[in-house]
Amino acid sequence: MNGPIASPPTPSAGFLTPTTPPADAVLPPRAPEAPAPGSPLGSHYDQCFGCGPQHPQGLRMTTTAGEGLEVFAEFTVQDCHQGGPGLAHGGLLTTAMDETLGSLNWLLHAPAVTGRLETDFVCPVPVDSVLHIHAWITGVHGRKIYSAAEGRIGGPDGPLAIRAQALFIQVKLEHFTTHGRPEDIKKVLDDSDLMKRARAFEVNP
Ligand SMILES: CCCCCCCC(=O)SCCNC(=O)CCNC(=O)[C@H](O)C(C)(C)COP(=O)(O)OP(=O)(O)OC[C@H]1O[C@@H](n2cnc3c(N)ncnc32)[C@H](O)[C@@H]1OP(=O)(O)O
Repeated sequence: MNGPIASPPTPSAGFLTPTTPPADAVLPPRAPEAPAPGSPLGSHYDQCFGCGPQHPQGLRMTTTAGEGLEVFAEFTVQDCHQGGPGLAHGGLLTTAMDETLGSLNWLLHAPAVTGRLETDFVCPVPVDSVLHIHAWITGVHGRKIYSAAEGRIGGPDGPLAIRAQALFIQVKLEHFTTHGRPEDIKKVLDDSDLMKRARAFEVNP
């Protein structure tokens, strides 16, 4: 007979996980180029499933810079986002959290990709709900950016539905040009507006 199975560590239970910043992580200042508090962040790529206005089935999320190292986003759950009848699919909720956590890149002015994302689903989210997501940086250690987020139903003080912790890793723009499908990379390179947006992020991590 098998023995008892230990519960997996979760952010909600306060366990240390790879998304917990180490003791010597820092909270850097906002980058001078970071969008002003209250300004909409716009889309980083018009075909992005999370924020792209041109993506036919995307989440079309809108995100706003907060005061410190934080952002606020909204995701309206639509019919096409169902998992159970009338309820949001958990994977799409995770995507919404990933997108919002990724938008913290704007505040540090450095491109970074998700290395690890941990999610707690606290309560079901009905279709037609607006999920209000608040994400913030919890620490930076070298190329590693630690962050956390909460999603609440109906308003910033609504019922807590989802919680996440993430580890993003700063990358050079070559990460995208080397690994992306060539025709999509070419489209970006050929579009001066998109290139301007990408260059705005260029750093040497
Ligand atoms: C505005 C933008 C919004 C964007 C929102 C959407 C964000 C996304 O969804 S991005 C897409 C999903 N993510 C990806 O495709 C990333 C795929 N993974 C990779 O490309 C690579 O594994 C990458 C870049 C994360 C790390 O590779 P690499 O640059 O070689 O770094 P590597 O040396 O392996 O790791 C760097 C450090 O991070 C740590 N690390 C990397 N991955 C993890 C992980 N999954 N868990 C824990 N630690 C990790 C390593 O242990 C290492 O730590 P240390 O410096 O202490 O030794």
